[in-house]
Amino acid sequence: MPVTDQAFVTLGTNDIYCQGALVLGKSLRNHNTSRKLVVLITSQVTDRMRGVLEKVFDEVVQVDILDSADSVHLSLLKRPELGITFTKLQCWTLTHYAKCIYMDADTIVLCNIDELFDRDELSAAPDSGWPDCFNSGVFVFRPSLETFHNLLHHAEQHGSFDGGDQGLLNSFFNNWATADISKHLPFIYNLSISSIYTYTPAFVQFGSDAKVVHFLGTPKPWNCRFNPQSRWIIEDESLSGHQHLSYLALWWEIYVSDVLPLLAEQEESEGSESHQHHIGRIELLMKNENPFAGSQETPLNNPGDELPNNIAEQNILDSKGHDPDIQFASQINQEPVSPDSIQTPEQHSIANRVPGHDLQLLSEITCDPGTKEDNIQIVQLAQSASELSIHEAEEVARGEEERRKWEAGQIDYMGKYSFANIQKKLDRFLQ
Ligand SMILES: O=c1ccn([C@@H]2O[C@H](COP(=O)(O)OP(=O)(O)O[C@H]3O[C@H](CO)[C@@H](O)[C@H](O)[C@H]3O)[C@@H](O)[C@H]2O)c(=O)[nH]1
Ligand SMILES: [Mn+2]
Repeated sequence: MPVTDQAFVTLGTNDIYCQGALVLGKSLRNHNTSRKLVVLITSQVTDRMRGVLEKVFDEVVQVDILDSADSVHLSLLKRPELGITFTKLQCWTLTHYAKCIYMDADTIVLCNIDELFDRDELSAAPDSGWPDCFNSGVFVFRPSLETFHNLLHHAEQHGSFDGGDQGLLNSFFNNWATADISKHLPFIYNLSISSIYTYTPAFVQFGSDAKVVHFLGTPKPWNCRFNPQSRWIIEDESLSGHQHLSYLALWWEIYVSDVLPLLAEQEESEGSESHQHHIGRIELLMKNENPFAGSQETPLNNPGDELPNNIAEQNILDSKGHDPDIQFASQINQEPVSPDSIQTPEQHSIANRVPGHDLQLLSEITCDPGTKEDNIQIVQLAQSASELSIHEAEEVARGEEERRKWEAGQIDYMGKYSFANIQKKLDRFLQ
């Protein structure tokens, strides 16, 4: 039976974090939650992204960024870096719900966790860095304007010992560690991926019981590159030594199968006038090399072999669908372009081939969002790519400006296109 006075709540202050919120929302839906889903957003979130959020969440609630613009809480002015995560506190204003569970946009659920609604405020799991503190990425709370104002007052008086909401919430609910053991959520309700490598044996022993994965710290899943063919994360320096790649791959699986179709659908329903809006950017790279030969994609072996079976099985590598003849890179963005403009591999290789290498770096195809077929094509294209990555919308604008300059012969040979940078890029692709 649906429960209407309880909700899962998350926060996305911009389109990039909203992609995380969408994946979380879909993971909750996929595991048949009976509770409402709410996302808090700010005015920075584009209308187009709001449209997509509305397809997944029961409520999309716009809140203010708690920062210098908040005249009532001017003391926060001195700590502008607190603004964004303090925005989270506004979850206490959702007083039309009796009880809620807040979850960061960088979390996903692996199963139904509705039983958490049996707990009371403030229930949370220990932080892996300092277990006498709770992690504020997942917590049970009771919306109340009184609590909200007390929290703001506390922030004005004491600030936050870590500069974010977690420090503030821990000093506000300061008896969490000792008062009531039922408010200590088991760690499996907020498995921070860092604990996988700080205490691997415990992860091997208990990891298969995990219910919520939290991509705490960096990199976030949307900063990673994913190969939908191998269903695996493409590693770079920032990931070296990371042992949680199967969870990152799982995030991307949900993104490709459940979120990408919604993004494409939204483009279709809005038509081409709305192209000033961005939903981030989806960048697809296709290379004609074997996706595994010489790449840093690490199959599930050391220490992936140790990952819980339920996760490992979802990421068995195969090269199904890989076409060695395809050699072009593509990028889907907000530009309206007809399918006719999709360049053939030959055209691409002439325009973009790196001399001496059977590989080209990046070029662009865009799809006309006007018809259903084209949008199906966007999703199919993404699924058949060898690399997906998400970038900030500003980068698109910057990229367009760069392309204009490039075409006008004003090439930044001293900066971005310096020999050292090009070599770095080549090394990344060729190793
Ligand atoms: O630009 C931003 C930054 C954050 N968020 C939201 O705020 C959450 C917290 O930020 P996150 O980047 O996930 O922080 P963590 O890496 O998880 O770091 C820790 O420290 C943060 C600050 O105290 C706490 O908010 C987190 O819960 C805690 O896990 C995100 O998940 C989003 O929901 C945004 O919407 N936009
Ligand atoms: Mn987080």
